[in-house]
Amino acid sequence: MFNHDANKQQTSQQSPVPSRPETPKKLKIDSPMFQPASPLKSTASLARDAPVFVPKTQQSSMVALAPEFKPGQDFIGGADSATSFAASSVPAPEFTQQMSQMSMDPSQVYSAPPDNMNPYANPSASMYYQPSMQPYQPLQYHLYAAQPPHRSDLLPYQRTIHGFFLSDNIREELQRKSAATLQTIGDLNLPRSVHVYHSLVPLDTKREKDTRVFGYPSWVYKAFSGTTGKTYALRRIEGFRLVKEQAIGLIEQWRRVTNASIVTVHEAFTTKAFGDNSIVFAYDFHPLSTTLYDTHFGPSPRYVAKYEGQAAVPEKVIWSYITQITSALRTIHAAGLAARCIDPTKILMTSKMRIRLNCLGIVDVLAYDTGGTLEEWQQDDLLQLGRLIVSIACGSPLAANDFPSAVDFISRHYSVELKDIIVYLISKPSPTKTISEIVTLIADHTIQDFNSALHFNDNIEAALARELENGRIARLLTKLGFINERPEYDHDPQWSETGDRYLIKLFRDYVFHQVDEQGNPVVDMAHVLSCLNKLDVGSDEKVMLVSRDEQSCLVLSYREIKSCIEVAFSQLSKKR
Ligand SMILES: Nc1ncnc2c1ncn2[C@@H]1O[C@H](COP(=O)(O)OP(=O)(O)OP(=O)(O)O)[C@@H](O)[C@H]1O
Repeated sequence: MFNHDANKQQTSQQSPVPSRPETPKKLKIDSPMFQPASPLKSTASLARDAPVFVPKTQQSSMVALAPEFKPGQDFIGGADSATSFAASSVPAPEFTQQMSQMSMDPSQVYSAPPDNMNPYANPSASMYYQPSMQPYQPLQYHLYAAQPPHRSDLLPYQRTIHGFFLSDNIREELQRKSAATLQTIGDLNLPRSVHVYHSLVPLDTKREKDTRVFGYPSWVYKAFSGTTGKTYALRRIEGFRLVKEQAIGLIEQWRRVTNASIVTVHEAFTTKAFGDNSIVFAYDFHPLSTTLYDTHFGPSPRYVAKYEGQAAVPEKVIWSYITQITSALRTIHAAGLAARCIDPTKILMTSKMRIRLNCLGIVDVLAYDTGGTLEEWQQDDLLQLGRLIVSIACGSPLAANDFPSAVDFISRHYSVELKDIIVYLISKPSPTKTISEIVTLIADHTIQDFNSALHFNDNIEAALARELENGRIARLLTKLGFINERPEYDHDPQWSETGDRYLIKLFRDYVFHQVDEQGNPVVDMAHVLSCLNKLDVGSDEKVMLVSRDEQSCLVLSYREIKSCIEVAFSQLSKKR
């Protein structure tokens, strides 16, 4: 037992555990702040002279010396009297006692939400998504501090705090996307559910409906599926009466078409839920996407020409579009289908420079009986791709209607290769014109685009790796949270305050609760991360832990603290 019996002072030399100074000074409210004469020397000498603490789990002989370490009662550590910390008569915190009086049962403190609150556990739980009548509150993005300007005066081993975490831009984009995915509104004019979908949110804000593409007005809603719990984009074609059932069966074929540049369709069904005859197509939902039309021809286009008559869109962007659409068409044509819907309003822009063909399969169903052959439709896909590229390059959705002027503009502002591919796509269909030929013709640019995609992938992977590190730290903090200040374990209200757990508590104080000479809290993120990283690897570096009443201190290695945490955590996780 560690005993502070003053009579044992003289025998302290034989004892592996030195005792505290003979006449501890009382700490009064007006006592001057304790300032070690030479903090560096004292800390170093403490670490050097201190008998190494071995957790009781590691060395059974120590168990006899330190079976239970009680705060406010005992003293461990090698501080000599000159460097010992100010003794205090302030009683140990009464936290333990209060907690034991409350005799809290951990199961009462936290109870898991019932299964029916989890849409994935219980697919019919649409109550989880009850539309809120409150106005939508955007996230507080300004709470994420922006990246500071580049600091060239950093030494190679120094890092800013931003170096540890996902970049603010990616974080904000992901946050926005997740908020858009989970958004609900209480639109009373919409049905509560359509087929297995519920919590509909309209996505198209235009009032006037364009019937140019499908021949019918169409509406887009975001909705949750009660079956899978996932989010989908429902495209409703208003006023369409399905005559032949086989038509809707074509969607089965489209379901199997997967390509990174198309929006995958999942199912189609007819419904009267909107008060009319509608057919609805369920597609993958890509949050915060816009259309190619909005990006290039909308009220605030992304690319604006510097001077009148100049080309606005960089050629690299156009080649990237050609590459992505060609890739999509190659998959579609290989599956024995045709897109039949290459229109800037039906191409989604899901992130910067990432486009996907949208609404695939709809024309096949709506125009089931109207004639035409697969070859004709596939040739038309190539023609429409040519027209699309012309309109984007010339900056006008109608540019392809005056083809000679458009080609003249393109030859003056873009490369010969781009002009040639456009002329090839728009020229009269010939039996040899296939998507595979386009693939060969654009190979050089595809390689460049592929290289950019790989670079982007590398950046995303690097960003992910940073979060991976944070995940490691989060797991460590979770373990500490399970242990620290646990009100009771195995009928022992003192569990988290005694033995190894007391050391863990002191370590938590060391990491989070330090104060500087003026008594101000030290809120140094780098200190926290450095401590937790050393703890995670179990470094041999020593750390000095001081009890809250400043009467005792311990010198331990991170490896020993890690072992204490592992033992305490395994106690908690073992089944009784
Ligand atoms: N699969 C999807 N995932 C996410 N959002 C989508 C999806 N499909 C469409 N949208 C959103 O719906 C909006 C409207 O799409 P829509 O195809 O109706 O475009 P539009 O320009 O309104 O065309 P139209 O004039 O034919 O209605 C798009 O801007 C896009 O933001």
